[in-house]
Amino acid sequence: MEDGNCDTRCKSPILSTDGEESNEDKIKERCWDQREAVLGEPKCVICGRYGEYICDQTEDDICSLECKNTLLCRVANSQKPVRLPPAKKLPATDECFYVRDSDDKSGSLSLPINQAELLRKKLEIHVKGELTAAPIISFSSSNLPKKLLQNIEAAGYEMPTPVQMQAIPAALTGKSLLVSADTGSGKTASFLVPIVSRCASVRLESSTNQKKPLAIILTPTRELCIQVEEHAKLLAKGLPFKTALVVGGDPMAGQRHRIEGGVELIVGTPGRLIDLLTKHDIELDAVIFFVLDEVDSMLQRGFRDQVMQIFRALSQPQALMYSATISPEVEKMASSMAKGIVVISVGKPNRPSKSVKQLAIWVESKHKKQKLFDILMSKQHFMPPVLVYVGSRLGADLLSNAITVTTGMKTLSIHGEKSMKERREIMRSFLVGEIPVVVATGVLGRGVDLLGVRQVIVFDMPNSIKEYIHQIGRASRLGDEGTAIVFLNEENKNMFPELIEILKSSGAAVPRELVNSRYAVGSFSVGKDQKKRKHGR
Ligand SMILES: Nc1ncnc2c1ncn2[C@@H]1O[C@H](COP(=O)(O)OP(=O)(O)OP(=O)(O)O)[C@@H](O)[C@H]1O
Repeated sequence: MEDGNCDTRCKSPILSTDGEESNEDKIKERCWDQREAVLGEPKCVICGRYGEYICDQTEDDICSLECKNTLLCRVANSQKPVRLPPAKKLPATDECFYVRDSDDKSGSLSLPINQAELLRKKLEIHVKGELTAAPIISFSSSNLPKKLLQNIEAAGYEMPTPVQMQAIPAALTGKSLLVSADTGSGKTASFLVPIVSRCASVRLESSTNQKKPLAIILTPTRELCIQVEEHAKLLAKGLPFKTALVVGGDPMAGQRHRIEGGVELIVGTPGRLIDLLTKHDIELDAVIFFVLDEVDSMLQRGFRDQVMQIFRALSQPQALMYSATISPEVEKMASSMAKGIVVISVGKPNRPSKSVKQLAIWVESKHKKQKLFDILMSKQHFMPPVLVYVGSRLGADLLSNAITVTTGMKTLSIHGEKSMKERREIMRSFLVGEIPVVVATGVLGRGVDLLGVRQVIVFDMPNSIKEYIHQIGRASRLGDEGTAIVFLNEENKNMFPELIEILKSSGAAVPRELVNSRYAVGSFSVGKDQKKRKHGR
């Protein structure tokens, strides 16, 4: 549906704010023309009456033109900064970026084999498995729909990032992929671009009116689902490509209604999608793409059974699996899910982004709060907006209150016990700069693109080094420099060997207490100091 129109999910085909569309007489003009919603029906996001229509620009449920206008005003006034980021310039440091394209028979442009190899080597792109697709050096070399190219340009993406260079053409060949690349390196668009391109083409070529979902993207958190869906909408603007967000906390009736009205993409968390599948008849037999974002987290115990249940309901879709951290075990599981999977990795796997400067500080537990207050009140060290990670929901609430009381700064907490509405509002005010500090649990640990955040404080070390890599990754997007301050003490002893390895390989200083700890021994990359200690025994 084009801009300015409002798509309806049931009866009235078009709703327009300017009233020029032919079916305008069927559309409720004013909010009070609309009836109240009965149980299970979608509700207008503005007034709560029956949400008979879907707003084409925000994809929200609305009851009338009046509420659409109110909604669009609100979006214009408040939500702009939460949308996709402005253009980010990629560092054009490599002469390979300027290698000229050459034509191939398919209409897309690809590099000759030797140049493709050279480019992969220079950008540290590693490919395992059978893959004919060479990396692309511009989005226009991939034979994408014109509208999609315009949307990519409008998002400010001048050239593909290394992971996009290889993953986009690879996904377009129909291969299943397991992809790993640094946090903040543009992985999301590297699966969304091929999905939007392919699904829009399928719809345009289809002769039926049936609009069963063509792609499913699963992520571990609601926040990440919301962002991925927003990103998809932006890339798909003006194309026959509708999305449905399927996450807990939002009413299920509206989500079901939306899917039944016809969508191309479902973005969701596994639990809610299973709820929908088991309670209602949602047909997934047309799904051609199955994406697991943050695949290592999605295939962990807790999620794995639900993910597999959904996967089994599909008929052998192309699987695209992504994360900044991938273990051999995940690789094995991924390979068993899809035949002929191609493994693409960019840079060194399971490493923190080089753009995040890590500052590890040894602080005893009882002094952690004071240390945090000192940092937040220091002109030199405090770089808002700041994200503080803690280990529990209660801890998040208590610490955010303590920060407000001690420093006078408005601080909020975000965790899984808060309602979707609250979480959305906190995210919005954090990203527009209304709140300088947010204290979060792991719900904000992975995948979320926190524009403007350049400082992360890991107050409580997470349970695994992988989660740590994801958490500190929030401090940098696409090569912008960020800082992660990490509090450590003997309570984190289980992670000392890995942590020393990570800090050393990133060029970060290792606190003396950590090096000298008896729990540091066993590090798989034993440093000189530790070797001496070992021999000295
Ligand atoms: N080609 C591009 N040019 C400029 N900006 C881009 C490009 N591709 C993506 N971006 C922007 O880079 C930022 C990081 O991208 P994204 O969130 O997809 O990273 P990611 O690799 O998924 O990170 P994480 O592992 O933390 O989830 C986003 O703000 C995105 O809009």
